[in-house]
Amino acid sequence: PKLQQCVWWCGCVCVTCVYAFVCAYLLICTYICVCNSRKDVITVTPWLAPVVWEGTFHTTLIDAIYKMQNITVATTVFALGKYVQFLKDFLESAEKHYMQGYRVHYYIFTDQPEAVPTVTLGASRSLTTLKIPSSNRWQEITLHRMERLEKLIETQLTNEVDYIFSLDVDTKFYGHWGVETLGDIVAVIHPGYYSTPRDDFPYERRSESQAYIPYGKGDFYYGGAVIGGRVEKVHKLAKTCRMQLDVDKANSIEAAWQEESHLNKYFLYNKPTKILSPEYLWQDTKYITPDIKIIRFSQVIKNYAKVRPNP
Ligand SMILES: CC(=O)N[C@H]1[C@@H](OP(=O)(O)OP(=O)(O)OC[C@H]2O[C@@H](n3ccc(=O)[nH]c3=O)[C@H](O)[C@@H]2O)O[C@H](CO)[C@H](O)[C@@H]1O
Ligand SMILES: [Mn+2]
Repeated sequence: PKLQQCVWWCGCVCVTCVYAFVCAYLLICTYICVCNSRKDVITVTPWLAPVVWEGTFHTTLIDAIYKMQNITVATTVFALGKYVQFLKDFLESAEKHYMQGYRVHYYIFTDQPEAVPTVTLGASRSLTTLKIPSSNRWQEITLHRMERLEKLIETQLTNEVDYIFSLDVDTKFYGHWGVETLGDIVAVIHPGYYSTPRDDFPYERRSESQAYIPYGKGDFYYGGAVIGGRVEKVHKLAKTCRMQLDVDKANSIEAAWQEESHLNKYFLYNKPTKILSPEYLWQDTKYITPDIKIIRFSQVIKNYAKVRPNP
């Protein structure tokens, strides 16, 4: 009874105390810090960009911020040649997990509009199919994504949408992907290299290429399968990479990992303002390490020889 009385009196003192709001504020701060604690992974870069991991953000709180802004998120995917087979799973899983509750406009670039599956879309979600020619080299297909992205933003998206994501189609969503991913210019850490020493990153190492990154330089190895951000920032990225790709083409050099190499070069000098952890780009074939608490988006298993037009 003595202890109960003591707690009761302390409670009364706290409620009436002039410092009660200070205590409450400190309690909330402690709560937020505990919620945000991930000591096992990097959660902020040296240039102060957050790295988004499970356990570092509060979904309800972030939703409350973005819901007031009435945003539209354009989402582009390329499905050329045999890659049209990936569209169904991509779209169906996106409708379950991707930007739920927000206005999303998918733009599907394909050479076979008739092969785009009919997927029931949620409220405020729409899809536009854009017919483009395919190529008999897969490298050409990935290389041209920057140019298409640049032109799409110029002709249709400026003043129409707020954010854009360009995503690989040979993928599936397995978990929540929401507005915590939004930022000015957003990159994803490639799942194959998140614990690789910098000098082993597969950057382009030939100085003749515009994508050249010397040894000793670089922050992360970013995946080409996810590029995002505000439309005007993504436009600048796509345009710059397209121009660099043009220079390489004129010099008959193709970077080690095509547009992904140019993307990594761009991000070296134009740092991403938000970085997504490999939870946002995993590979179905990959062994899951203890720091990966959830897989949100992942590359599906594919037989390269069967789906690509050339080896
Ligand atoms: C995980 C990751 O970051 N993946 C990147 C990686 O290999 P990937 O093996 O992921 O490349 P990929 O074969 O998936 O090609 C990238 C994308 O191009 C499209 N596509 C490709 C071939 C084709 O015949 N039809 C077609 O539509 C499709 O949208 C596909 O998702 O390196 C590529 C370099 O060029 C891209 O940067 C990919 O984004
Ligand atoms: Mn892919």
